[in-house]
Amino acid sequence: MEKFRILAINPGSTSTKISIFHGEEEVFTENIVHDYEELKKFRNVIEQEGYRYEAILSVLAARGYSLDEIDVVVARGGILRPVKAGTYRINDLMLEDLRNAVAGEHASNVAAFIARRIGAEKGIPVYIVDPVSVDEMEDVARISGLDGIERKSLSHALNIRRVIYKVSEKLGKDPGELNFIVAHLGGGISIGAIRKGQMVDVESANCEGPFSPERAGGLPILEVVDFCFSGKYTKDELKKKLIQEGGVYSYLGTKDMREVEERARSGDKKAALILEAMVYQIAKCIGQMATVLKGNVDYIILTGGIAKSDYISECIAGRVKFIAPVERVPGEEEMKALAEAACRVMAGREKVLDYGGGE
Ligand SMILES: Nc1ncnc2c1ncn2[C@@H]1O[C@H](COP(=O)(O)OP(=O)(O)OP(=O)(O)O)[C@@H](O)[C@H]1O
Ligand SMILES: CCCC(=O)O
Repeated sequence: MEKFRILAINPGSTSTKISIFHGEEEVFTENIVHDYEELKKFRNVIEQEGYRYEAILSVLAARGYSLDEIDVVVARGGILRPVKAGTYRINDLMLEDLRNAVAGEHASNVAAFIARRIGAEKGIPVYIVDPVSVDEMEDVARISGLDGIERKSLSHALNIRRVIYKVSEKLGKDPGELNFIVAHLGGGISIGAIRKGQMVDVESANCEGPFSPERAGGLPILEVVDFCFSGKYTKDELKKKLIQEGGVYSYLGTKDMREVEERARSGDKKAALILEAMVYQIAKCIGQMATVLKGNVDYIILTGGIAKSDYISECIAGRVKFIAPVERVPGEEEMKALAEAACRVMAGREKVLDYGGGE
């Protein structure tokens, strides 16, 4: 089987992760940490295309790689209009939607621009995979409780889908026959109910659900209204407060859960309470998702950076293991998920989808 050389690109708010894969074999991964002061000079994430592109070229050069050796570029998909899961060609409509942030701002919105630039320069195929806006929700899950506001499917879909396949493989089972609740526990948190391969409902701390290290999650709505009209904040400041400076950060001034755990262990009562509250809200949301699946849950999976913590994972498992066995996939496997999708597509094992502005 031909082994294609793959460049995978995954931008985060302050860094860009890149990997070179040779077929499904990882050659290297590097997390390029950007100078925050430099990033702040750009009005939005799309304007960072050139800056991040140059940073990628420098790292590749330092590693002895040139873009001439790459056969395919695959990037994390941003917040597009709702789409089904899969691998997409990067087309003009997609770039326009990302530029206009039609469905919201997210660091990964810039990925398609960088990939497309490299593709155009080198004449190689470029794709995005399982974007944040993968939407397989059932209609009943879309109703919010107020006409005019619809619940949205926004999640760490790339990693969630990858860990489902990984756990199913480990168990020697077909993911299409199992029901999962997956909690991606990172800087942001997404908790999804997956029925036989379809993510029928999901909550993300971007808009609702448990608070995360940096996001507020669901809040008492009338108090949010007062907050918005307090005159203290502009719209952008409010969004920043809820998405980048909310959650654990708003209480404790850190987004690092290792530090929070350490502080709690050393007797900091406030840190202990906030940590317990985050665990409580995560477990509560997992419980909600169990009702979505009518109790037919085969496995609960904890994944993301926070799932590296034995203590936090055990606290969550202690509250939810009565629902189903808890499996852990610490960290995230987004780069591997991107590379595997590129392999499937290049080998003709997966059909590439066209982004058409919604299903
Ligand atoms: N060993 C650990 N124990 C506890 N928390 C950890 C550990 N390692 C990382 N974390 C926490 O995980 C969080 C970051 O997770 P991760 O690296 O998955 O997030 P990210 O990539 O920045 O964001 P996202 O997952 O939302 O895309 C941080 O709060 C970090 O402190
Ligand atoms: C919007 C879901 C993904 C994230 O929180 O970053």
